[in-house]
Amino acid sequence: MPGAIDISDIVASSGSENMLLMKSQAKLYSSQGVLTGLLALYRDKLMWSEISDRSANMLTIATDVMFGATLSPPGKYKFKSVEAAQTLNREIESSTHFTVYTLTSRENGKRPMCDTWTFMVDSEEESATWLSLLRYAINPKLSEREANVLIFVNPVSGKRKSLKLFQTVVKPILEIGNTAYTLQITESQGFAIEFVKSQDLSKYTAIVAVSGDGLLHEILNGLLSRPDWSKLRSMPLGVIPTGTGNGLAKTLDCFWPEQAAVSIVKAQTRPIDIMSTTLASGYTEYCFLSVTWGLIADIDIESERMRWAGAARLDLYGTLRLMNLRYYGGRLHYLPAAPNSEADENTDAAGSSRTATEMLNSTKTSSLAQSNNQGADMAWGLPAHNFSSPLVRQSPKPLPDTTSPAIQPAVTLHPTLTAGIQLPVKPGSLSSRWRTVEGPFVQVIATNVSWLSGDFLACQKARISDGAIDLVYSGNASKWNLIPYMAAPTRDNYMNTDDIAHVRARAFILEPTGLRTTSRSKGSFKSIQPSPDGLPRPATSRPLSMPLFGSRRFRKSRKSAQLPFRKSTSPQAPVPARVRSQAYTSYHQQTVGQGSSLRIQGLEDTAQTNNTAPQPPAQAIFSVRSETELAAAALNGSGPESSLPSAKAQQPASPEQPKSPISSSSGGSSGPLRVNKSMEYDPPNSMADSGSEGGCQLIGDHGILDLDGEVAELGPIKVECLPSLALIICPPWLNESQTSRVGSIPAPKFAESIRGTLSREGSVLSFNV
Ligand SMILES: Nc1ncnc2c1ncn2[C@@H]1O[C@H](COP(=O)(O)OP(=O)(O)OP(=O)(O)O)[C@@H](O)[C@H]1O
Repeated sequence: MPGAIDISDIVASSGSENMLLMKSQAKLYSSQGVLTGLLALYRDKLMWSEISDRSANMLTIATDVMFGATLSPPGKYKFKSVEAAQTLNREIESSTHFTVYTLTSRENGKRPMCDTWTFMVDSEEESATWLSLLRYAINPKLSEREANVLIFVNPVSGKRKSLKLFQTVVKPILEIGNTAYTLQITESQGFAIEFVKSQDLSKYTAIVAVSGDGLLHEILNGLLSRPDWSKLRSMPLGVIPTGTGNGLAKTLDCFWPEQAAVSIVKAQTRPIDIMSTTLASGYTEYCFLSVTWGLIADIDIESERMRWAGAARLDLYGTLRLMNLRYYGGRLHYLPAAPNSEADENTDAAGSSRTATEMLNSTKTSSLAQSNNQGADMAWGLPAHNFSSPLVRQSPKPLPDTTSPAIQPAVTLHPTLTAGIQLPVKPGSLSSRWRTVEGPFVQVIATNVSWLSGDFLACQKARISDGAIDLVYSGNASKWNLIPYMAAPTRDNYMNTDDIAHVRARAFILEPTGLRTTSRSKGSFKSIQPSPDGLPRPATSRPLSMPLFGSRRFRKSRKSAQLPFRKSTSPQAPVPARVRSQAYTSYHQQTVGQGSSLRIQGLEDTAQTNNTAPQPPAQAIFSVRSETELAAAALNGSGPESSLPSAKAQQPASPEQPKSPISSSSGGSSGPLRVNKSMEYDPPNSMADSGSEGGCQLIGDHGILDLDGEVAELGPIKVECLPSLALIICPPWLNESQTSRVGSIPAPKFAESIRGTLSREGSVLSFNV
């Protein structure tokens, strides 16, 4: 009987890619009409061949691009002939039809296209078998365990369209793809991290963020701060891009929400390296994207005030910053992931220090050798990372020092993972395997991904799971030379030229020392100091006060309103400062509960700039105290400063300290030029009224100041690569072209159903009437 299933065609798993799972005679309903032919499902493709007396049409659909199969009606078709529509309506009443859904990419980054292909077979039983086989072909893992994806939606990402996109694009795809989910709409900044930290996650098969990269960053950090983090390493993480930058999604070729949703249905994963980023205070965060210093960080952070311009803010502000280029003094120490080249190795004495320009010249010839030597880490004697050992350690328990007696592990304030590289506390104690590049720098980009945002290809060679951090830095480049680089769609052409260097590293330390806004060769570096008042100021009004260091994934909410800080008039007692010669900024975040008032105390460094040599500014120390604590302190007669560590509190203030124009008071101090300050934050009434939580940033007692975009901490930043630490959901077509996976049917004339016999010769199927 035509169309009968020969169950022997359903072959059990044989390991063969092209294994034939099922074939039937079937009618295809398309906009051209109803065509009859033979349908065959292989592991990697669905083939349908139509034979009529006039033409033979062939349709091939790769299982990669299929994301669902249903028995439900196919939806609205625009049939060319009334006859075809009538036939369809008649036949569709029976449940012998099924629909296959596909998503195919289009050229030039156009929105991918969703198509439906409806087939009809002879019996209900047969169509049910088709359905289960098609679902198996779409996601073989689905049968192993029912999906239950935890989905966070950040309603304020990007242009605030996440919820709408979820409802209109993502939800239908998940439903068609038979993927169950649990929805959590984030209520505030920090919501996801708290949820992930505290909830039982065993019932979820994956965690997905419908957001930009920032929310995924929260989720990752929440997971890695759990005591059972090692079990959760295999929890797949995904992102459906609805944010501003969407660098990870772009790197994964999932830039459209529908593409990302399809890859979640298909649940295909690959490992991703994570960067562990440790501040001088020991505070550690993990990021999967990039850490930037200088130009790119400036653009990223300072353009926050132009959010109204959407993604164009980066271009607009980028042009502005490029025209007023800043040069940052500092040193970049890095542990190479692979030897640069023989020549480089011979001439580059261990631990030697070279200028950025000299390094640029040497790396020009070495990048090829480097790329050919990927994975040669052990040649440098690095201990292999071992994630099977208990890696969660609490401060201040040190890890054994394996690289140099002089090197001490950083004291951490929260559990730290390490790949086994001991990052020195003092860059002077670097082991011989480290290399140093002397500034000045225009920028340093440390990236794990190729795309930092949808339109910024930072490093084409970067791979998310190669165990290395790609460092791209510009030394003393002029703005004229950087213009073509910044404007180029593919920046790799400029790598290892006189202006842009690229090296691969396992770990690096950035040691900022100063900032110069004048021309690249003239003028000395101004010493770096935190913003005197900790308040955001327009870039034009604070060109020298705040170096900007931004980890794109050390991301706070940009959506919270400008925080209404105000100066306190209460005098503050002097607080000592640890003297450091470096500063950088980064992000940290915490939410202040509804109706609470947060008082922020800080010690600022107001060291005078020196025209001849960089001056070491003092370490900024900040603390957060609740109103209750402050009230208790007031009752006890102790000032707000009394809660600060006693060693710090004993330090007398410098009498020479100049008054900050903004700070409320200045105490005497023997240390270099310090001013205390106090500010208060009252959540806007609207937040308290609405019952939502106000987004206020933490002023941590570990020296990070983050006030709506401005963050300061003094000291070097240390970053190491934790290879293959997490799993990321990625599309199956990641390294392949998704186009031409669906062969289009040439517009046929509406054909009557024709029945015949099928024969097959090699890969050629023929149908004889
Ligand atoms: N309901 C909320 N209100 C305010 N902020 C939120 C809320 N939910 C999440 N956030 C914060 O918003 C921050 C930024 O979000 P997200 O990364 O999704 O968007 P984006 O910044 O526009 O995109 P990208 O990071 O790709 O540039 C996150 O750090 C997160 O903590």
